[in-house]
Amino acid sequence: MTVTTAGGGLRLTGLAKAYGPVRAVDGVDLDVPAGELVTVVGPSGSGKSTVLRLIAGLERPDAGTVAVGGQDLRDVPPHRRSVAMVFQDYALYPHLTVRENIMFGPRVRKVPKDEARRQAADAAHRLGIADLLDRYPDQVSGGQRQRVALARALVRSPAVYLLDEPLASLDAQLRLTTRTDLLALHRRLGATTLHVTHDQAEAMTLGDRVVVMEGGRVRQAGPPQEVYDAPADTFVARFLGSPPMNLVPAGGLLGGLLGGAISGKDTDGGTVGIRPEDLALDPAGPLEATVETVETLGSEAVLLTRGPDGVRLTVRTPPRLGLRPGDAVRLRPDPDRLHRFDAAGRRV
Ligand SMILES: Nc1ncnc2c1ncn2[C@@H]1O[C@H](COP(=O)(O)OP(=O)(O)OP(=O)(O)O)[C@@H](O)[C@H]1O
Repeated sequence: MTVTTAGGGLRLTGLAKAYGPVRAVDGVDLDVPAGELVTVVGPSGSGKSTVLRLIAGLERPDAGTVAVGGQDLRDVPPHRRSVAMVFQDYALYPHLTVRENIMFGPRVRKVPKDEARRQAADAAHRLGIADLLDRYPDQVSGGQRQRVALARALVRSPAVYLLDEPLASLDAQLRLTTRTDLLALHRRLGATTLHVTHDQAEAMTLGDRVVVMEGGRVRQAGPPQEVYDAPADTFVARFLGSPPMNLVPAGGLLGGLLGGAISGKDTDGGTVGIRPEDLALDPAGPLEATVETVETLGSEAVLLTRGPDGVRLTVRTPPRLGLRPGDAVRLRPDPDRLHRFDAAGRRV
């Protein structure tokens, strides 16, 4: 089977777009090397979809540039851009078969019918839906429909794929398998891909790099584990990770105890952070806390506790410890896994 090779990297420089007073995208710089898969995460309204729409040419930027393979796309209309976008609501034509849906784009672009059929069969084969070509969209499952939508993007052999929450409408089980399929597909195609999601598990597992957006800006970009281990600010610290990182004032008693574990001296101003998995139950631990709630998740339990100064601390523990609300526990923070942020919330 032939492998589509990467058609060039994607570079965004100073990209900005406002809708009236709303700065949807507010100066985004991003470099996606050819063949890389980058996930973009961020809360609702942070500008993720607008970035994709600017790249696809569905919106014009107020400032900044989009370049693919080194070419500035400023004057290239959407249909001439080597960019394919897959949406969450994959909008298949219900009255066309799977094959006709996949062939639709090539036919519009005047690709001869036999060639379009061949391209459709090839794309369907790669996505494992070759046996569904003669069915109608309402005769296939949600996950299969999603693959039909991906196959439609695939027949274009674009330089850049833009995926806007392509798995969001799938149920949990299907999401997981389709995520694995997507990753395998990306490995085979080696195509430059920008994948928007608000599912952080997807962001952590799918991308070579993750870009965290908020308020139209990039808060941090890097390999998922690096961003998780060294979040650039308190926003990223709380956004990536479930349950989120504990953040406590550096000046308080608890902050002092945690801060002491870092540097051996008092810390004031700013915030100290520790992830729930980096607080261990230990009878000789320095922090005293009271269990308020126990969430049992099967493979682990999450304790919501109240520590010194009445500060809430979330703790991840093994399951079946038999802890109950009201129990007193002692906690030991892992001194190598503490995070410090200054008064402006930036990592120190
Ligand atoms: N066509 C539009 N007209 C006016 N405001 C818009 C338009 N499109 C987006 N916005 C605003 O721009 C901001 C960014 O929206 P965008 O859709 O890019 O966010 P998002 O991160 O993709 O959110 P979600 O995760 O909810 O899809 C939001 O405040 C949104 O309300």
